[in-house]
Amino acid sequence: MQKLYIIKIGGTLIDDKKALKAFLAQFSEIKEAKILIHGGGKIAETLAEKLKIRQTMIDGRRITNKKTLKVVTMVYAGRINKNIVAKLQSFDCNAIGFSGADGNVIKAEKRQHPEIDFGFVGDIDEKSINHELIINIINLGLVPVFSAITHDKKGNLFNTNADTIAGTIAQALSKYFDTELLFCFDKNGVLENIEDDNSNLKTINKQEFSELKSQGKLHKGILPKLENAFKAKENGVQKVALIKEEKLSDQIKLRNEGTEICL
Ligand SMILES: Nc1ncnc2c1ncn2[C@@H]1O[C@H](COP(=O)(O)OP(=O)(O)O)[C@@H](O)[C@H]1O
Ligand SMILES: CC(=O)N[C@@H](CCC(=O)OP(=O)(O)O)C(=O)O
Repeated sequence: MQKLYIIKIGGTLIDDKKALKAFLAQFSEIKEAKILIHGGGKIAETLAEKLKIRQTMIDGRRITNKKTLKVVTMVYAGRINKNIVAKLQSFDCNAIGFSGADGNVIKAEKRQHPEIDFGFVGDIDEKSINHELIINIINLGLVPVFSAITHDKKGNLFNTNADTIAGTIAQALSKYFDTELLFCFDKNGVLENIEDDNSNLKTINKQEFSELKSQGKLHKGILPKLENAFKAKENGVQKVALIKEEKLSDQIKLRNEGTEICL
C-alpha cells in the first residue's frame, strides 16, 4: 500500500508565526502523499474574548453558539486555513484548503448530549468522510489542508475538534493507504512529568493511559488527543504517534520521535 502521512497541528503552533513557518517548511519536504489538519482554538479564543463573546469548553469541546460559530468559521476556515495554504505554496507544496462543506468532504451531525447543548458542534465518524474525493485530490498531486469546520448538508456549519477530524480521516483512509497519523504539538510526546520535556514515554498502551489518567498526570488538551489517537489505532490506522512539532523531519526519517500509540 502507498504511504500516507496525516499530520495535525494546533493553535499554539499556529499562533507562533516563526515556528509555523519552520514547521510548514518541514512538512513541504515530505515526499510521500500527505494531508494537513489544523485547529486554532487558542486564536479563536483570543478573538472571541476581544469581541466580548464568553467562551466555555466542556469535555475538550467549545460550546459554539451563533456568535462563536461566526468567529470560528472566520478564524479556522478563513484566516488560518488560507494563510497555511499560502505559506505551503511559497514552499512549492501545492496545497488546497477545505472546510467540511467544500466538496461535501466532512458531513457532521449536531452533537447530542442528555444535559448539555453544545450548540453548533458537529460529531463525525468514518462514514462522514468523503474518502473518494480525498483520494482523487491526492492522486492529482495536491495536498489537502483541512480546517475544523464541518457541515450537516442542511445548510449549517459546525465546529468539530481538530484532533477528532485528524483521527477520523486517518481511519477512513487507512483502508486505502499505509497511514501514519502524527499529532504534532509543543511537547516531546506524552510526558510522565509535565514539568520535564525529557520524561516522554516511548510507547503508551490503553492500560498505561488509564494509569496515568488516574494518577492525575494527564490534563487539558492531552486527554482528548490521546482518546482520538487510541480510537484511530483501534480502528486500523497503521501507525499513530504524538510528537514535538520541531521533530517532524526526524520522524519522517524513521527516527521514531515522541510517543507511539500501542494496542
Ligand atoms: N502528561 C502530559 N504530557 C504532555 N502534554 C500534556 C500532559 N498533560 C497535559 N498536557 C498538555 O496538553 C497540551 C496539548 O494539548 P493542546 O493544548 O490541546 O494541544 P493542541 O492545541 O496543539 O492540539 C500540552 O501543551 C500540555 O500542556
Ligand atoms: C468543538 C471544538 O472544540 N472545536 C475546536 C476546534 C479547533 C481545535 O480543535 O483547535 P486546536 O487543535 O488548536 O485545539 C475549538 O473550537 O477549539
